[in-house]
Amino acid sequence: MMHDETEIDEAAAPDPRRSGSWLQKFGNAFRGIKVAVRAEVSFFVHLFVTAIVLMTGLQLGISRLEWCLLVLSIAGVITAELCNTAIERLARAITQAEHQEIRDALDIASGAVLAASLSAAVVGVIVLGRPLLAMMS
Ligand SMILES: Nc1ncnc2c1ncn2[C@@H]1O[C@H](COP(=O)(O)OP(=O)(O)OP(=O)(O)O)[C@@H](O)[C@H]1O
Repeated sequence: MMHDETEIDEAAAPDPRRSGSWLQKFGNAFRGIKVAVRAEVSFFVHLFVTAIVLMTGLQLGISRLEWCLLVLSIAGVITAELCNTAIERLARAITQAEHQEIRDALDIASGAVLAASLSAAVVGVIVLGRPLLAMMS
């Protein structure tokens, strides 16, 4: 009898689009974060800056509200970078050819990362700048 590889593959790897449980949904989401972090060097830059900001916040003993502002800013940058990476993947899957609308979509997604990063930098300077200067002087 012929060996049907398609049937065996489907049984071994269930279709992820049919995943229904919350556990599977979380699993897919964490897998997405892992894929993006591994694929994009810029995530290491974001994580490095995040670590420095968190250590500085701990050192300076900032308030609860200031922690909230820093965490929201960091989350905004990481969220924008995840969306940007997802759009890049989709664009590559759709076509390798030059396309004006794909260019626009990719540039808009990069613009989202830039906007989130600039506003996070402003929040970081406002929250950490003065106490950091006071500590150093
Ligand atoms: N298929 C395409 N058609 C038209 N323009 C494209 C296309 N692919 C990429 N570009 C242009 O090239 C730029 C860089 O695209 P690319 O996906 O290589 O990003 P990247 O430089 O790897 O960015 P990142 O560092 O965020 O991964 C895009 O912002 C867009 O302007």
